[in-house]
Amino acid sequence: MQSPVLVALDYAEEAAALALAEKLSPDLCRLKVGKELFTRCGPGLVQRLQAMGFEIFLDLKFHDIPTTVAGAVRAAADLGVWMVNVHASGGRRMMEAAVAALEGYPAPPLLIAVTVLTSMSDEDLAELGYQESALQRVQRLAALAANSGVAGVVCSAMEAPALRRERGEDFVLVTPGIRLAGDAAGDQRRVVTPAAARELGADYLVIGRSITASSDPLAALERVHEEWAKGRP
Ligand SMILES: O=C(O)c1cc(=O)[nH]c(=O)n1[C@@H]1O[C@H](COP(=O)(O)O)[C@@H](O)[C@H]1O
Repeated sequence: MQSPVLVALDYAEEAAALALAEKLSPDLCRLKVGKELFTRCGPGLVQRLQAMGFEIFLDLKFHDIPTTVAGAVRAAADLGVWMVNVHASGGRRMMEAAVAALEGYPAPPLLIAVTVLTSMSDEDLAELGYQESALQRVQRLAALAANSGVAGVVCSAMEAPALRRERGEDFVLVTPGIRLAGDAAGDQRRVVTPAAARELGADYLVIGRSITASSDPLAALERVHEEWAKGRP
């Protein structure tokens, strides 16, 4: 496996995203381009980051009718991204359409389904009318994703042990809500350190502000790697 660290480029301007990328290295991380940056800068920025040697996680969390999501996933594959995601709550037919859309690509992106956002707590879910805890809902959505042919899920590392047990070693677990010790959680609710995430069974860490808000992003990235190494089971 190449670097397990996926750095979230949550910026409003291309220049800021490129400046951060210049400070990092494709040997140490992959880059995540999400809704804000992609809406502002589009595929051109993804291509510029790829030209710098970075593999890209296109985090647009597609959630729509099956035909629309299939087309969006194909567009991501045509852009040559390494990972793309959809919302598991779009349901089985939507996820199956996304899987089918990638058939025939020689090197398709890893297709991942978002379960319960790491910014959500059990109380937030109750307010939406769900009777389940975050863990139970993640387990339900991960099972549906796996049965729909999706390679893995986005979840909090808190749910990783249960998913590893239930879904096996090959099911990919991508875990945001990661903070270096001492950093503010901000809007995140289910938060874990890099070492704990690895111990709990994560395959990939998504980490934004602990690196991007640091005065020395490369040093912060190196600290994430040191912590990840400590968490080796
Ligand atoms: O799909 C994601 O990447 C994602 C899913 C999720 O449940 N929670 C979550 O925080 N993310 C993303 O992960 C990143 C976390 O950023 P920080 O909270 O700054 O580390 C953001 O870019 C989010 O969009």
